[in-house]
Amino acid sequence: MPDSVQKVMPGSSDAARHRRDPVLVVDNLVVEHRNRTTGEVFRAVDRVSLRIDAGESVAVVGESGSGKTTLAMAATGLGTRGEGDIRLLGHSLATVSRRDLRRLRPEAQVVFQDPHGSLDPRQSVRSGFAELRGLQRERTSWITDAELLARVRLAPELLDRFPHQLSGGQAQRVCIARALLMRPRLIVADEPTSGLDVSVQADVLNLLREIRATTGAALLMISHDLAVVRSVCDSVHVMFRGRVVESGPCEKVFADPQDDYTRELLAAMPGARWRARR
Ligand SMILES: Nc1ncnc2c1ncn2[C@@H]1O[C@H](COP(=O)(O)OP(=O)(O)OP(=O)(O)O)[C@@H](O)[C@H]1O
Repeated sequence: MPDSVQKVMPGSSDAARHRRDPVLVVDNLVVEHRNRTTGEVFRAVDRVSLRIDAGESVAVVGESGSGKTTLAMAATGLGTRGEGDIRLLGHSLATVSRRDLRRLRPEAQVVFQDPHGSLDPRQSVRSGFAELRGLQRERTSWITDAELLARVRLAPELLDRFPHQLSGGQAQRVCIARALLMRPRLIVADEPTSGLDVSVQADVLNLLREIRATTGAALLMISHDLAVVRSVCDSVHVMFRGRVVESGPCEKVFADPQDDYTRELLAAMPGARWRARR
């Protein structure tokens, strides 16, 4: 196994050792889709570059349709790959061997917006974990099911529940636990709280923050909610029509936006209120 794909035990000193290694480097990525109505091809992601180091928390914000999810899926090798270079833990997704790709895949885990839609309705929490363990025996042997649930602040009794017996917040915690089981070096959270009651949104964000701190995993947060981004991320890329129009530390971009679109976004988004509170 290449050095860069070696294991990092959550909470271990390895987490600190890997800080500042690039986990994900996206260079000049272009992803095209075909418009379903007109049939025209358009650039959903247009020459986007970004880098996420170990332990870093980076946000991609923009209004609906700006290309955030397409970028995240391409960057983790799950969606249309497109053109340009994507390096996950130093391996170019364009040239990596199938064998190394199989080893790399678990290193990037995605948590989606709709937790119930992400879980198999016919599987209990326990059997869902068992299926993942069957796919990656060595990788997942570091923790028991009950300990895993404890990491996401869920009681062990929930192991025998089915998705429809879980609240939205509990289901999202199960999704996060499933990601955590793989000991990923990168967690992509695509609008992880958008589908949840306001009362549990903060808990889920706290959990993501905690996981990042204890495991050293990098976090790529996709969101349209600036308040969410502000509470979790160090830096932000603002996307507009497939392009990154502004990037920088959250504090700087939100307090002193340079791009007109960023300014509009700040004015239109509920999270913009935070500027007034400062
Ligand atoms: N598989 C696909 N085929 C065709 N068009 C697509 C496909 N996936 C996304 N699109 C289109 O590409 C554009 C970017 O979509 P994307 O989902 O990446 O944006 P987004 O910023 O994540 O938006 P949202 O927050 O609504 O998910 C949109 O116009 C969308 O309709």
